[in-house]
Amino acid sequence: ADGARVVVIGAGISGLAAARQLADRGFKVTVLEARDRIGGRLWSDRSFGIPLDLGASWIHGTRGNPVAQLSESLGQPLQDWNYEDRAIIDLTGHRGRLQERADEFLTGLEDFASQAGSHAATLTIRDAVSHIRRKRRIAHLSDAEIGALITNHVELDYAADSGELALAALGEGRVLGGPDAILPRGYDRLAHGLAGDLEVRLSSSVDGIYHSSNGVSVLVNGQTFSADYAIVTVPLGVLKSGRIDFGPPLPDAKRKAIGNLGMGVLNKVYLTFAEPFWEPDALNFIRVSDKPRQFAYWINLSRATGVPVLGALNAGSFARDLEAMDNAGRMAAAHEALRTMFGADLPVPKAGISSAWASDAQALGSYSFLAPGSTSADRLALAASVNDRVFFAGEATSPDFPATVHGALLSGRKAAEEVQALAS
Ligand SMILES: Cc1cc2nc3c(=O)[nH]c(=O)nc-3n(C[C@H](O)[C@H](O)[C@H](O)COP(=O)(O)OP(=O)(O)OC[C@H]3O[C@@H](n4cnc5c(N)ncnc54)[C@H](O)[C@@H]3O)c2cc1C
Repeated sequence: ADGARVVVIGAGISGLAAARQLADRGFKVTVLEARDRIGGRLWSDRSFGIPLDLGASWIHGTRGNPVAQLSESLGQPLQDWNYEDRAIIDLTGHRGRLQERADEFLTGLEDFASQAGSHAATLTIRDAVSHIRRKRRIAHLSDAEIGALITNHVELDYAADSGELALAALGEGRVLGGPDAILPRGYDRLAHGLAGDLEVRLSSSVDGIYHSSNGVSVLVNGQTFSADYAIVTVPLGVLKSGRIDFGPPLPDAKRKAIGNLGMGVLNKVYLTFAEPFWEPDALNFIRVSDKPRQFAYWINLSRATGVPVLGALNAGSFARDLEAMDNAGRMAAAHEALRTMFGADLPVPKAGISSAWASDAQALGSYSFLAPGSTSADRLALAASVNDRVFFAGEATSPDFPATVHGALLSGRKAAEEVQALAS
């Protein structure tokens, strides 16, 4: 590589994967990271003495998954996660029906999506649900049941309300086989393992990226940093905010893609207790209620951490509503939801923590989704390099595995390969 100099913007998994690969091949690599920590949307909080992941928790599909391979090479153990291992707590009086209905509902939705053809890009998932309800395909399901199915099978996956999601979001990307798994020692171990001895400058928020035929200048903390190539891995939310100045301005196709794609919100609230009051072996709890978006899905991390701890996942508009509260307010709301599930006389939690990804200035959301009018062509436009100087990576650039850790990791490696190809 003749010691070509590369600046990587962002020390999330995509930026670190790109930096690692280039450094290993003899490039001079500097990573500029705005936060005072690495990992980005891999963020394991240890304030209660156990790792609790406020960003990603799961490796989705461990078979052939580069994230599972990385975990293994770093000696990080995995724990399989079985979503079928669950208890459904139906507060609407139809105990046990939901399970049987899920397949019907999802098949109905998928059939409709495949018939919709090109309309799948402009219709929302909410439109599709009302359509199949009108056609009586799922007429026997109650509003609460449909709400629970949409939240648990769609909204929590894509981090957006069904009315924000293009129907095409359902079929986007590829799914890897094998069980899902969590990293009981914390997902951030992968970021630290990749970073190793890389030069990472923390608290270095990039304000401008300028390129010419000679190279790239990056404006950071009022100073200019020069390199031959830049790899930009900041989240889609940050690109949407326009906070980073690009000179020359980004090409139209890329600006359109940034506008078209949606940035979703998924937030977590964890509560720890002195003793478990739930079935200690059930991994997942589903709450079916007349407020289907609120606290519909809980995970039990007692087995993984050895501490009685439950976590709630909320997506879309309700995840945003929670961000308007402080941590104590979120804990109180979560505790109230648990009281509806496990009884009014629950012990108070010992402690709680929560995420607020939409208001996090270095993320401005959780992960990307296909909004009506966007297609995976937008992801390719986002991934495209500019004048062979400025390269792009990150989960939102991955048409195969958007919104995932492995998609981000692979996009970083791909950007590194593009730089290598030019410099060789
Ligand atoms: C709550 C939540 C749950 C999730 N669950 C899962 C899951 O279970 N499984 C899964 O596969 N995926 C999950 N994801 C998605 C996954 O976490 C992301 O796809 C992946 O971590 C993104 O990596 P990245 O490198 O693209 O971005 P990031 O990790 O966001 O890295 C980008 C980096 O850029 C930095 N940055 C931003 N602005 C600037 C600037 N101006 N200057 C310098 N640096 C800047 C940021 O601080 C950040 O460190 C989840 C995400 C969230 C938020």
